[in-house]
Amino acid sequence: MQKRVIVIMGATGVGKTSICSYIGEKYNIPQVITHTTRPMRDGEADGVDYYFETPASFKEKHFLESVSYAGNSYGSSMEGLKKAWAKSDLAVTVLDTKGGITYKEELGDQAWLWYVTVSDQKELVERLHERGDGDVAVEKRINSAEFKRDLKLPEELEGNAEVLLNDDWKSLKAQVDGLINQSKANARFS
Ligand SMILES: Nc1ncnc2c1ncn2[C@@H]1O[C@H](COP(=O)(O)OP(=O)(O)OP(=O)(O)O)[C@@H](O)[C@H]1O
Ligand SMILES: Nc1nc2c(ncn2[C@@H]2O[C@H](COP(=O)(O)O)[C@@H](O)[C@H]2O)c(=O)[nH]1
Repeated sequence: MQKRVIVIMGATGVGKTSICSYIGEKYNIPQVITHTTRPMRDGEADGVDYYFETPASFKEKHFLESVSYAGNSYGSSMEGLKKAWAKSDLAVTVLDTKGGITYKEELGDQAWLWYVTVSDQKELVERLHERGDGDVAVEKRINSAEFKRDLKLPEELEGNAEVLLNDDWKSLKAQVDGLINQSKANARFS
């Protein structure tokens, strides 16, 4: 079977990480762990949620792509992707839309793009506060150019991405289950 990676994108707070955990637990799909210089949040662990880097250690890595997001650096490597593919033909990662565009260019059909959205953007700020993000961090993030950009699927990805609506967790899970089960059925008949 062709190896593929689900690339989950969308604005901050739409639920990308929650979806990644859900499909990891329910379908045993391994997560590609990426690298960041941002401070760890409560409950996060190094090597599990991210490889947490200093600016100096970040610079030493060889990335497939790297971006700046709300003042911090993020990067993903081919090595990380291959590690996940060694466990399963289908892996999952969480990227901003700029990273999604690079994955599409570099990996073609091996990048299965999922773009997550909500009907009411005000909901996102509430979710960040509920997650425990401090006021300063939330303000910085929602005022960033990257946040505003990721509120919309980029033109380059139009027609190339699955669009999921996460207004309600139960309905979101049904959309995710539908996509995964359809992909399993396609794999059986290919
Ligand atoms: N449908 C939903 N209804 C209510 N809360 C939700 C829903 N989906 C996710 N959440 C909650 O919203 C918060 C943000 O979710 P999550 O961390 O998955 O978002 P994210 O897109 O990964 O954000 P970021 O890009 O900032 O890391 C979490 O506390 C999560 O539990
Ligand atoms: N292009 C990349 N984007 C990445 C990578 N790792 C995470 N991300 C995205 O950054 C923002 C902020 O993440 P957060 O954990 O601080 O909320 C979010 O959109 C992630 O999807 C990466 O390696 N490359």
